[in-house]
Amino acid sequence: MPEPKTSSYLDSLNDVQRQAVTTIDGPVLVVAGPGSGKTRVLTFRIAHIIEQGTAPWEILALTFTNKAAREMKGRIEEVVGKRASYIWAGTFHSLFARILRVEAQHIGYPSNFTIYDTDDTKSLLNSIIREFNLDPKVYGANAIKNRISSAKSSLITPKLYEKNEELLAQDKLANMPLVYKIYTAYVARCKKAGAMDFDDLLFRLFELMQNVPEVVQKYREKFKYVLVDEFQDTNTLQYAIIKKLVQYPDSPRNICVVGDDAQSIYAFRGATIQNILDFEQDFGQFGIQTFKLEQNYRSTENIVNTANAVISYNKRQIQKSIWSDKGVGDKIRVIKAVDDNEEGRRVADTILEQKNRYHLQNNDVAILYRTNSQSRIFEEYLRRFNIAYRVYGGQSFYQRKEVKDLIAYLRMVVNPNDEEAFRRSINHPKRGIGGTSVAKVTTLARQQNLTLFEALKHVDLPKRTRHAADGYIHVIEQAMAKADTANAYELADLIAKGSGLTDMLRNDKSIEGMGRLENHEALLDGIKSFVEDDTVIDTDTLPDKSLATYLQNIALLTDADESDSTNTDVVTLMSVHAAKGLEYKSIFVVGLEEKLFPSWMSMDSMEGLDEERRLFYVAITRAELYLTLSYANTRYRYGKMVMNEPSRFLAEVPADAVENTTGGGRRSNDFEFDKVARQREHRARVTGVTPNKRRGTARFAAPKVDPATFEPSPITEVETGRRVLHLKFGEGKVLHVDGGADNRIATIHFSDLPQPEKRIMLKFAKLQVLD
Ligand SMILES: Nc1ncnc2c1ncn2[C@@H]1O[C@H](COP(=O)(O)OP(=O)(O)OP(=O)(O)O)[C@@H](O)[C@H]1O
Ligand SMILES: [Mg+2]
Repeated sequence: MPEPKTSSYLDSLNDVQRQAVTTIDGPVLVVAGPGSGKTRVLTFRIAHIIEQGTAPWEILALTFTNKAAREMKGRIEEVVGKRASYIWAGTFHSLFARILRVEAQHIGYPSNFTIYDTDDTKSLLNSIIREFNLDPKVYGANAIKNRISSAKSSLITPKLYEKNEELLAQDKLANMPLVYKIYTAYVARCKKAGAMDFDDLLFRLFELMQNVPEVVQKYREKFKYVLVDEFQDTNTLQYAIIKKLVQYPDSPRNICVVGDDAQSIYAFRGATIQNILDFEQDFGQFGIQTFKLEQNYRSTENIVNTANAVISYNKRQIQKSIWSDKGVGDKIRVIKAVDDNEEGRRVADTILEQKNRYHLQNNDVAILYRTNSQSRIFEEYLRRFNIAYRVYGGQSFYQRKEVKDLIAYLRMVVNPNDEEAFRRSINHPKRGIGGTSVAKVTTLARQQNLTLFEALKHVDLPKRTRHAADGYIHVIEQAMAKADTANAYELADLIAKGSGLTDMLRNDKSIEGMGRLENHEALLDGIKSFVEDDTVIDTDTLPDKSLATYLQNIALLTDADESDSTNTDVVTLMSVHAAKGLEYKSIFVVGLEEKLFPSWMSMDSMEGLDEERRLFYVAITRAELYLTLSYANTRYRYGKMVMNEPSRFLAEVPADAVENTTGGGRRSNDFEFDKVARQREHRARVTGVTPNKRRGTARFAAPKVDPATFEPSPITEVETGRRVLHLKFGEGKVLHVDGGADNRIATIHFSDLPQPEKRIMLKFAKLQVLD
């Protein structure tokens, strides 16, 4: 007789995991280190809940990316079958947007509200700053966006902001005393435009639950089980909504959160480690059950021990022990490069070597960096070495200009009040409705309290401009008239042609123009496949192929959702932030230099450094078998050559876990603690004063040349035996010179380099002759 399904999935768990999976009633907390199976527990727990008779749509599972939710559903499907697709699983933002679509009218929003992305928000803020006649150099849109965002995350409305002495004082100090006015105008304008920004999706939902009891009641009854992955990164507002949903503190329902305080990496967005402690406290009175998972199933001992050692430098953490029985494994490799070019080349080289030696596929490998701009150099060498790769984040598809241009029109069709979409589309393609006309429209709109689209219909314009305006209005309204019956693709196709966008791109025969046309068509293809996709979303909403639903889906894609690289064999390049929760056989953590990782922005506070260290911890714990760390002595940043000291985190990697390479010029004890630096850091912890400059570990001495004072003069000749100073390689001695008059090449011995002899073309050389 075949084994019942139920036992087979429970058999693939260890004892504690199984308990966490089967304890489905009441509040449950799982705090455990990376790779210990937290996500696995959550997944099987949902399967178990369904097996025990709960309907899938009564389960709310909040994950870090939509992709993670899809993978989870896939796994659950193996146990419970197709029903799994009815689970409410996704990111906070996407699930809350779904609820808001249904309930928007309670808070004065249309159900077809637009979601403003970061660009829209900044563009709107800039128009408000201009309208208030404020100096955009003082009132930077970015800074204001961040202030508004953190106000919303702390439930501070414009009214409260205006009365909040502390915030007002901060704004004064930053020379921006009128932030509250901008905030007030911003909120009013978003509402008028029927638009919500990312923070609103949380803020408005909270507001809704606070003010409309029958709505909160409805969802309390609907969601019998609530589960949250990566709980350490939820912010106060998200936690507040969760509490409302589970009817805290009256009769808290079945809530299960899993997380790892040591992996909290979004403090800058308002997530705090405190969450986990709060949860334990808040639900303590309701018989919370806490499970600790200690076995790491992902990584070798070397990697686990390294991770443990690194994180031990952070003081504030929940004590956990974590071990692996996957064997000691390979040692950690460190690549020390002269410059970023060499770093790129050697990483690509090592990937080839690993692929051969360990029979790895491309998709077993990921390169992780601190900032997206670091990807370029690795892309270059991966291309040269013919290794297929994909970059997550950065300039993503939906952020490309031509893609946003078409989307702006589609947004107008769904919500003609959307002012940012209006601004983007009104004169693109160029139809002679320039800045002056738009200013007229804006003025009329403000005077008569109209939306821009309405104002365009009534504003007084010269005849030719009027004609163009009517053409624009016609394209939008023609599509609007069909919006109830036509699907997303039919409308997009109509708009692409009617607006003149397709023709404009077709007429551009330049290479870039062809690329733009390709993207434009790729977007249309994407919409077509959305329309043809026959998977069911949930029982509440029928398969919905409307333009509104399409736009909502793409508005909330996260970096990791976009490129679905699961079925293609590519090396993944992404930021450490985006790598959360993922695992790869081989991981490269690159750019391990002071001011880069840890980032210069976080180096002036202990909290900042601790967060960077947690980020490093997340990075190294993605590795299953092989971990490679790399850094460069010099690199170009913001157009300038800078010299870097090796990251302090390298010194925290235990020496015995590191490969002892020869020829690379380093020994395993290179990473021994720099005692002086460490003492300084210890002192800083005790005194609260952070050293703003830390000398690197002596053995990693970077070249001695300071680019700020280095003044190479072009030279055409140099004699054998001379001592010279090179910007990147430091001091050297000329061995001999050869080549024709125009192409003199010096062979120079640089004693600091692992391979000391370099051939240098004099006319391009960054050299100073010393004596
Ligand atoms: N009992 C087990 N038996 C076999 N494999 C397991 C077991 N538990 C977990 N794993 C595997 O170990 C790996 C790590 O698990 P998982 O991703 O759930 O860890 P996690 O705690 O969520 O990690 P992170 O903190 O990085 O998100 C996965 O490949 C998972 O399938
Ligand atoms: Mg996980």
